[in-house]
Amino acid sequence: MKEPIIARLDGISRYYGSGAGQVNALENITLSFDKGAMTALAGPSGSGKSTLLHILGCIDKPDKGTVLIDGIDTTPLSLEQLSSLRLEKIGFVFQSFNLIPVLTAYENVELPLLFKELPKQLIAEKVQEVLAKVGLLERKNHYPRQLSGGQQQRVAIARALVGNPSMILADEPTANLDSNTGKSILDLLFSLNDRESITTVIASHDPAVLERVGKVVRIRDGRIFPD
Ligand SMILES: Nc1ncnc2c1ncn2[C@@H]1O[C@H](COP(=O)(O)OP(=O)(O)OP(=O)(O)O)[C@@H](O)[C@H]1O
Repeated sequence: MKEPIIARLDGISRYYGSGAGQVNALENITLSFDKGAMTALAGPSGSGKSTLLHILGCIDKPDKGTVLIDGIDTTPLSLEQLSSLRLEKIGFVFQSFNLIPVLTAYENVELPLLFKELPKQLIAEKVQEVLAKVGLLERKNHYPRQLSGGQQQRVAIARALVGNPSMILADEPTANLDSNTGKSILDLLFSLNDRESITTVIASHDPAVLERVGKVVRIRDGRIFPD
């Protein structure tokens, strides 16, 4: 049986600027993401991968087209409603980890849950559970500067996981890591996808990513490029 679709982009275009300087970052993109699938968005620098990921993750809105997340049409939603939807359904992992330097690993992971009205005890259980999943429970009181790049990315993955998202979107998650560390981060994303069926979309031009994922969507100049 085919898996249900968790997200759908329909006729998406995104333009930056206007007039002669307008950049057509995405042009008429139609794509679906199956529940539980692992998909890579591949393409050279400037092809539109991050823009696509931001639109899929409701960080940005398209100029044309519709975005459906878990059956919800995001077109009429205000920025505030989009932000609640994001909190509820999407976890982000960035190339440069984006941890808050003055917060410990535990506090960085806890942060998204503080926007939800949850009992303190439940928050503590969830944070410890995801830190254990990424193998960093014993480093929970360390600050980002006291952690290696790979460990910081694990904290970022724990932060993305803590709200039980429907999808994890990772923008070049291995680009700032050496190849062994990058492989261990990929192993972690793959095992989460495998064990917990977390739908994962990775923007990357790393061949090590592309050869392992189930589906590669190739983008060039803002358009989907056939294989
Ligand atoms: N805020 C912005 N203002 C103007 N142009 C932008 C903006 N953000 C992106 N662009 C342009 O849109 C196009 C797509 O950019 P995007 O960052 O999505 O590409 P990318 O494939 O993720 O690149 P990279 O791999 O280098 O991160 C590029 O031409 C870029 O210069």
